[in-house]
Amino acid sequence: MIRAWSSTEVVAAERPMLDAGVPLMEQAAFALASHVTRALRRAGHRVPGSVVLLLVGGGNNGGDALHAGAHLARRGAQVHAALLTDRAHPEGLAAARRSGVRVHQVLEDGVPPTERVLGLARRAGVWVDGVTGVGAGGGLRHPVAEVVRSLAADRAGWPQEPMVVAVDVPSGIGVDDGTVPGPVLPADMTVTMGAAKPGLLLPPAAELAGRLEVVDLALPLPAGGAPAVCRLTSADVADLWPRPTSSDHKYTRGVLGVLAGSTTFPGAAVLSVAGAVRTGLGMVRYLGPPGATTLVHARHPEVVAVPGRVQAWVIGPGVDADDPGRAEQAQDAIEEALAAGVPVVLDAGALQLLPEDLPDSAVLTPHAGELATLLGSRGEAVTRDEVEAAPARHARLAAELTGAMVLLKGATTVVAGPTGPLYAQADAPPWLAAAGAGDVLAGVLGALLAPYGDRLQELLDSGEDVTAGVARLAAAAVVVHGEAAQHAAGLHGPDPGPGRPLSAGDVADALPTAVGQILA
Ligand SMILES: NC(=O)C1=CN([C@@H]2O[C@H](COP(=O)(O)OP(=O)(O)OC[C@H]3O[C@@H](n4cnc5c(N)ncnc54)[C@H](O)[C@@H]3O)[C@@H](O)[C@H]2O)[C@@H](O)CC1
Ligand SMILES: Nc1ncnc2c1ncn2[C@@H]1O[C@H](COP(=O)(O)OP(=O)(O)O)[C@@H](O)[C@H]1O
Ligand SMILES: [K+]
Repeated sequence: MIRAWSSTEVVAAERPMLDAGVPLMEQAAFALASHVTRALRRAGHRVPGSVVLLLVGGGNNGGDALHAGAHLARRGAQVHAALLTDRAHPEGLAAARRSGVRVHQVLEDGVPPTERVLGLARRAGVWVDGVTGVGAGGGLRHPVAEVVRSLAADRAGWPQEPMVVAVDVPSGIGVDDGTVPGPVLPADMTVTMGAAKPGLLLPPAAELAGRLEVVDLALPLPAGGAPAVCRLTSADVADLWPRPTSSDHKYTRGVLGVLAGSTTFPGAAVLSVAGAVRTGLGMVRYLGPPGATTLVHARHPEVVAVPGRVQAWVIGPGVDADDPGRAEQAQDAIEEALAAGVPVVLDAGALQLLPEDLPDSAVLTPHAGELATLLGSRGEAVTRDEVEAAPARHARLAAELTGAMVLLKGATTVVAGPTGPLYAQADAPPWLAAAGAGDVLAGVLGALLAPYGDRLQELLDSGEDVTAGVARLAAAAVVVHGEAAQHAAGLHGPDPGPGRPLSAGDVADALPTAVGQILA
């Protein structure tokens, strides 16, 4: 699991080490130089002869860059430092000068800093972004903002080179909330110090961080709290997967009720059932109109289309909330699920039929547009664009307002409960942005929750942290769904290339392969 800690936590954890004289900056800078060296080699280059430009701000982030530049210069690189400040880290600057780094005070020579930096930048194969790190907030200010904006525009014109390496974080991101309040130079790699920061995992900033390398500084985390954001790996998913044993039968493996599909959207029923069945569970009970039931049976004859006991519910994919009969049926099912205390996934149409208060064993699965509508219905008027600009904050707000777990879908999917760490998963290729993919995800999540359904009340009674468990299962469903999309898009195996188009059905069909590979 990748754990991200807030900047406050990281700084608090560093303090006792710095007081004890641990040379954290030297360690950080050495690791940074090593990561740049390795990245150059991966790209088929050598350090001797490479031209590196350090973009240096006035704090310790610039200090990291200057010390790393000194290492790279000693290893034979031609290193230039563009000082975007008149107060560059003194020891870092001295070390850089001693090692032959050529220092350019770009704010003071009469030429506009943007032109001066672009002139240096265009001769370099590596840009090291040491402008700001965890000490800055609120977006980059003038004149640094203009410099970074022009560098980003210049970089966009050259897809391969230069390689951009961010020190700790891409300068200018919202370090703790993942927002992008102003210009940011997108990185190919971020070398982060001590622990990941929330903005490196949360959208939209996470999409500017590139490959993430965490430098272990043996910080005493948690200094005062829990990680702010977590990201599950396949190994974490394997650990929590409900593997069947010889003593299991279909009822112990979990029975999932699926209330999905309508005359208008019968396909959603097939896709959500497919997501569940192909993830693996004891049984699916399907409730829907006759046409949709026929379609479901044609693809999944094992599905039982009569009501009965279930351990979890998926309600809403393809349900038309404006159809009074169907809306009433969905509302009854929601009430029944909540009264029985079983987990329930509320997707699509069901998001318009929510009761006032929900438990955190209910998982809402909106995309950004649906979340904006949901928040509007709870008195928080926001647009889809506003949700997309700050997904973590809005997912958390919706969890607080409803009491439920909120799984906000997107290129990076965020899971937020009313309390506890957020999860941010970026497992899926953009090919997954296809109609019906969300229906499949609802089924996957239902299948993962069903085996725990009967034990939920027991766990609650025993004081177990159910929120944490449900959040982790929701994140695990996103991992599996994303992995299945990777398989469906042909992105597994050596040298996978750009991938290929997929349909939601292809994603469901790839689920057994994805699960098998995760468990292997
Ligand atoms: N404390 C330590 O010894 C360590 C610090 N580390 C590095 O130090 C960084 C934190 O250093 P600092 O606390 O000095 O802070 P930063 O270097 O992150 O930021 C402070 C600098 O940015 C400028 N600044 C602040 N807000 C700005 C804005 N909106 N626009 C433009 N400039 C802005 C300030 O004037 C100041 O020059 C970490 O991100 C990490 O890279 C690492 O070396 C690990 C050890
Ligand atoms: N750019 C993207 N990259 C990767 N995954 C994406 C991207 N955009 C959307 N997704 C994923 O695709 C799925 C789309 O779901 P959703 O919007 O609910 O579609 P539908 O309602 O048609 O099923 C979600 O799992 C979402 O996380
Ligand atoms: K930086």
